[in-house]
Amino acid sequence: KWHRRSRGLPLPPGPKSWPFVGNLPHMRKPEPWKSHHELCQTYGEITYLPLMGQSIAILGSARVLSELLDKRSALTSDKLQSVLIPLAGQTSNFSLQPYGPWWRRHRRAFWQFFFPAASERYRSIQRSSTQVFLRKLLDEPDNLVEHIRYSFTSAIVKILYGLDVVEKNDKYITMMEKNLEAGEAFMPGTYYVEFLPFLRYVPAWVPGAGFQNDFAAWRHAAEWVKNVMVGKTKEGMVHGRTSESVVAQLLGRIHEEDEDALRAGEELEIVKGVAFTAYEGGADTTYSTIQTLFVAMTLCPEVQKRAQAELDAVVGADRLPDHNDRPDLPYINAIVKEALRWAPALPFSIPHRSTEDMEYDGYFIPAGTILIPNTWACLHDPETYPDPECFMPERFLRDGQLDPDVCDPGRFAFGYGRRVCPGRYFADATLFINIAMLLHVFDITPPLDKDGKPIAIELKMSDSLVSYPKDCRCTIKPRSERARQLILANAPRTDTLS
Ligand code: HEM
Repeated sequence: KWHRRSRGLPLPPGPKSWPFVGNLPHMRKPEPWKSHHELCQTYGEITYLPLMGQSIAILGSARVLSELLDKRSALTSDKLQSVLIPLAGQTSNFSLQPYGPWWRRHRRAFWQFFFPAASERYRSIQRSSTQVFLRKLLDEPDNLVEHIRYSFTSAIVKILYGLDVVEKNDKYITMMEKNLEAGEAFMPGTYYVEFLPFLRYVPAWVPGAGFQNDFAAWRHAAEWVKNVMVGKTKEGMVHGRTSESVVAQLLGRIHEEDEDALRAGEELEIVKGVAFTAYEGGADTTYSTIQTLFVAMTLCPEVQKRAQAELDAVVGADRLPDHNDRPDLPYINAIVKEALRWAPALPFSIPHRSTEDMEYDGYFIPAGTILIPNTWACLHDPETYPDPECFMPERFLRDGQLDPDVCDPGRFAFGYGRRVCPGRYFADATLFINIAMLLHVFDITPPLDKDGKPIAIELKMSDSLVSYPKDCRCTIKPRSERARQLILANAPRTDTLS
């Protein structure tokens, strides 16, 4: 039967499996995208890595990614239905749903609010949440990571649910953060229950089954975020406070269009799923990319100086930059691209799954194979991006303008084929306004030790599915008294944020 399916073609090459654990050791290495890249250099751009009965292929070059995930996306847009999804409470997250009508209904609903022109509607919220971010950095520069989290969360919660997040210990933030932690479970190989699903029935008190407590807490947070937040939007709609939000508009359409109760029930689930996924899809990715920016600025003072010179010339000292300045700020645009490239937030994207047997380059790829795109490897390919380890926005410029001949990192960083990130236009605008405003008013330099000497920071990324810099300590100071005044004049006081 196998011979009939494969028509005698071999599986792609790959390392020998270990008895019982298969290729698990390859999955559990630090920064595994680097070791996967080495495997592809040894075995080829598509490397086969079966693991405990699951067929897995690493896609290690731009060519193979384009051939399999873009050109054949009708066959490669599915996602693995891992036991981790219900365990972690993530069934409503449509980025993990199987390719089919249910996923398509979510994606269509999402896209109506995030296609390029629709994304522009959120600029004023993006701007004001960034202004608050600047103010928080001015007041408490040591809490950088918390402020980044607050900045994105407050913007997206306002856009999605119409609700105001007042402070960092707000219940919305606490529950949403807990829910986001579930992402840790999805790095292939982190939890054995992923490959040995019967382990989900082992009670938490059994030694070694402590993972059950993690999953229970994540399920609780996910349910809260999914249901309570939509409930709050409904309450606000009565007084017209939340009516402009994505959720309110989607809820409005249910009543207008659906008299059939079953269909209306499904539509309500879709509204909840869309909002839930939009927050999850954007929160950690944006958080990671902004942290990367801070690391890059501490390491590359000359990049920061050049960016500030551009901002001074185009925007001037009397106002903050705006989205409308974008066409006149090529260097800032190049920094956005370089931040996405240098340390991609999703180095393995979100792996896809094939739904039919396929042949590629003389190899057989069985239906049901997990396709792991090595996004990091494509963004660090020296042929496309010379000196890939250097943070060098200049690589995207020619004669002072963006060079259309250099491959846009968004081509890889935002995923592939029919599952490509539908929030990418919104994300790009968020990154631009944050980066432009930050560099306009702050100097970002290395952190200092207790003797006042600079501490050398190295870029080391976490091994989670959404990866972020492990250390982004830095010193953040206003560039001048004028810059300090600009922050104060443009941000509401933190006690009047709502
Ligand atoms: C720097 C920021 C971001 C990066 C790097 C990023 C990257 C990605 C990637 C790699 C995927 C998986 C694509 C695939 O499966 O091939 C994805 C999916 C997704 N992203 Fe983003 N994203 C970002 C921001 C956002 C934002 C701000 C939103 C929401 C407003 C968002 C919403 C989504 C959604 C809904 C999906 C699921 C798409 C589907 O499965 O159909 N993302 N993103």
